[in-house]
Amino acid sequence: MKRIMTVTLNPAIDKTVTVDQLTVAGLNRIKEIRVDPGGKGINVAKVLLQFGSPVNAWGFQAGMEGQLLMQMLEEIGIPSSFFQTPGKSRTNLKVVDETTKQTTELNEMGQQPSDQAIREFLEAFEAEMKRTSILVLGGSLPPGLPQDFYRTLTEIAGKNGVRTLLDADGDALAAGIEAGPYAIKPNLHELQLLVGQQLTSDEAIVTAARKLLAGGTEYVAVSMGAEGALIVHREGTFRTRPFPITPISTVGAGDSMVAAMAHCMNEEMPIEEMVRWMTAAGSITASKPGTDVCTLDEVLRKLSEVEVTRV
Ligand SMILES: Nc1ncnc2c1ncn2[C@@H]1O[C@H](COP(=O)(O)OP(=O)(O)OP(=O)(O)O)[C@@H](O)[C@H]1O
Ligand SMILES: O=P(O)(O)OC[C@@]1(O)O[C@H](CO)[C@@H](O)[C@@H]1O
Repeated sequence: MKRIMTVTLNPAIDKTVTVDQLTVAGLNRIKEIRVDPGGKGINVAKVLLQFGSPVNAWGFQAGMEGQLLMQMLEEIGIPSSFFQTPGKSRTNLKVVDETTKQTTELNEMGQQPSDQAIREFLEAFEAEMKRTSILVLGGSLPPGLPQDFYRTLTEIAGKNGVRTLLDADGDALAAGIEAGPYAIKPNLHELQLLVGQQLTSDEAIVTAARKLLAGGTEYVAVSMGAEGALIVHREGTFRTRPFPITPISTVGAGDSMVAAMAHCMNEEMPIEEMVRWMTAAGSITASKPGTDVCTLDEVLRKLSEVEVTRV
């Protein structure tokens, strides 16, 4: 079976700190600290490894922080190809407020890749398409990369018969969509920014999402946190609602959803089943600390508790 490639152009060390109650402009004492390898594509790869899907994580890495990231990926057992560039990979700070159960994220801009690293990446990326079935593009672009970089990668994938799942926001998402990625997974906020309007009902969300089903785009999966998701496909729309959880850190919930989508597509599962996996995976990850992710057993046990309706 061909592999799923995840691309994290702007990876991060995720440092998650827990405080009793976050006080802005005050002193906050940290109760717990944990460190995880992060960045959307890396989180997707972590979940795919749990699911037993063949995966290869690609991206850029720099400096001591990049080395640490590579070491963490190796320890977890994720096969990876990260192109080295001068500087240092970023550290993203996630502050979990135990009282409100809310997480505040402070993400660095990231390290600009050198021209040489970009050239090497693109050359190897094109060659790797032969061994790839699905490409997952996730997260922000680091400084210095053109805003249409995801469009470029999606086009290369398309020419090689590889289906692209794009999970980005802002200009990178807008430009990437032009190449017709097979699926996109905006959260509601990202979708609203993309279409330039507030979407206050399921009907409005579905109408906006349907307009994006153009070119090669067959799926628009709109995630809505505790409310679940609307997965819009050419042949029908599915509304999912998760089982109740106690959210611990929602960081990586969206990535788990994308991973489940990639896994189910690679296994050619029916859509009805795929939307269940997506929701269960996201919700289980949201109930775990830091950027820890769902396991296969946990997802299988909860599948039947996801509410799925055809819209
Ligand atoms: N509080 C919650 N309770 C239950 N399920 C949740 C909760 N938060 C997230 N989820 C699950 O995870 C999925 C994705 O969550 P969300 O919409 O927050 O994605 P996201 O904004 O892309 O996340 P992130 O960028 O933090 O990874 C949801 O559709 C839902 O299934
Ligand atoms: O700054 P970006 O690239 O948009 O998002 C990066 C990030 O917040 O996304 C992941 C969760 O989805 C984290 O592991 C990581 O820190």
